[in-house]
Parts: sequence; structure tokens; C-alpha cells
Amino acid sequence: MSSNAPSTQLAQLSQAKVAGGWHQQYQHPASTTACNMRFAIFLPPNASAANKVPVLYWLSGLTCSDENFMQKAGAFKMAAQLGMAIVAPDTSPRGDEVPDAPDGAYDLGLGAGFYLNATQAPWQRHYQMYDYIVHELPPLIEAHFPVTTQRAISGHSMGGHGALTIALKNPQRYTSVSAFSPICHPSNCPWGQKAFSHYLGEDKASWLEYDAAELLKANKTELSILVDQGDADNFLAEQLNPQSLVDAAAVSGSALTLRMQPGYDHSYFFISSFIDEHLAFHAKYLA
Ligand SMILES: N[C@@H](CCC(=O)N[C@@H](CS)C(=O)NCC(=O)O)C(=O)O
Repeated sequence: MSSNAPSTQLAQLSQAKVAGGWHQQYQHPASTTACNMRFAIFLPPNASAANKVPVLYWLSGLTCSDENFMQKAGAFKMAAQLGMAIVAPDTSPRGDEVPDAPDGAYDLGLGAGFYLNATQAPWQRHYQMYDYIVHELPPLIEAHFPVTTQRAISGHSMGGHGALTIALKNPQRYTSVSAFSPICHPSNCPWGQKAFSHYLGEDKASWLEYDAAELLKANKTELSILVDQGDADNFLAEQLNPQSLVDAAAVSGSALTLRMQPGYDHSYFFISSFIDEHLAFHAKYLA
């Protein structure tokens, strides 16, 4: 694991006022991923040095950057009302020196970091997204912005997998976890098998620590988990398998709320329809 020391080289890339608060983008050199990383932050209007606010970390899905959630989810008004900051990191390391899928595939390499620590060449130098999200980004955010150390975590698809696995592995670091359309059992679906075999190698035992269904089956969690899934999602049967999460929660006796939402697909139209409910869910635990 790399140093947790907050970087002092935080470069602001943009700022826009929204819902009475601020949307800002930053870039910083990250020691975990050995490259410059970008993130976006929403600061609600009530955030100040004298009134620090809790943070929801949002992990996006395949092909996304820090921008998709901020531009499409429509989360700002509710986050402003609840007094909650939102941090949206990028989905992979970036830069000329960072390896990508040889065929430019969207589901491996750039935009597809899967929130794990790669152990295999050529990925292992930069693809350390687990350490970045868990160990490097929060201290940086907490050192530079008017936020508390209270954290919630949520995400979509690959980011739902990231949110669930990170929260299940670090229950002391997060007060609650939610996900939209998460990849629930990556060891057992094409997206997960492709990514894990490249990043982690063929030893499937090493895959289990990044598999939400396996983690939830093996350990009862005290965290509250909310999952929304559209039943018209093209990826539902082949890639997402929410039933695996339901079965796992039953085995370990963990509390899971899975809501199948009729007619919704995999897009940010779905996320924007229910994001307010996820923010309110997290606010109950962050209070
Ligand atoms: N591009 C892929 C699908 C990728 C995809 O659906 N990405 C989701 C996350 S898994 C997303 O959020 N895309 C960006 C967006 O909608 O803004 C395909 O065509 O099969």
C-alpha cells in the first residue's frame, strides 16, 4: 500500500455553481496509481470550514470518467438539501504511459479499472484503483475540502461492484452502501471474468476478494445495503445477476434491499430516476 500523505499538488480544472453549491474538477498526482488522477466534487451550499459535511463517494461504470454522474444523474438539488458532498473519481488510471486493452475494448484497461489492485503485467503498476479509492482519495478530500470523515459509497454497474466490494471489505470506513445495476458476481460473468483474468491472473481464489456475492456470502455485514436494478436492463441476465447477491445475503444473514424497477434500463435515465432515494438513504446513516 502506498503513502496516505495528502498530495499538495491539487490542480483545479473547473468550477461551476449549481443548486447553490459548487461543482469542481481537480487533477492530482496519485501515488497509488502512479499517474495523474482526476476527480469531481460537489460541495453543497452549507459546506464551510465551520460546518463540515459528510461525503458520498460515487463510483461510475465502464467507459465513464468523473463527468458522467455529475452531468447526468441530477443529484445536485437533493445533495444540496441534505448537505452532502459527492466525490466522483475516474474509473481507471489515465495517461500515455498507462496500458490499455490491446484492441481498445471498452471493458478492459482505460475506463475499466474495476476498483481492484492488479497483480499481473502489464497492469499492476498503474491499475491500483482499490488502493486509490480506499486509501489515497479520502485523506486527500478530507485534507482539502470542508468535509467530515463520515463516508457513504455508491456506484453503477462496474462502480456498483466497486462500491459493494469496497464497503464489504471496509465496513468501518463507510456508514452505508448502495448500488445501481451492480455487477454482483463478477467471477461468474463475462465482464468480470475478462477483467479479473487480465488484472488478477488465472488463480480464481484471488478473484473472490473482489466479488460482492462471494464477500457477502462469506461474512455477515452490519452495513445497510440498498440496490436498485431495472428489469429492462440489457445486461441483467448475462452480466449483473442480482439474485446472486440476494442468495449471498440469505446465506450470511445480512440485510439487503434489492428493488427490481420495472421498465428501467442500464442508463443514467434510470439512475436519475432514483438517485434522490439513494441520497436520502445514505443521509439517514450519515446524520
Ligand atoms: N459501451 C458499452 C456499454 C457501456 C455502458 O453501458 N456503460 C455504462 C456503465 S456500465 C455507462 O454508464 N455509460 C456511460 C453513460 O451512460 O454516460 C456497450 O456499448 O456495450
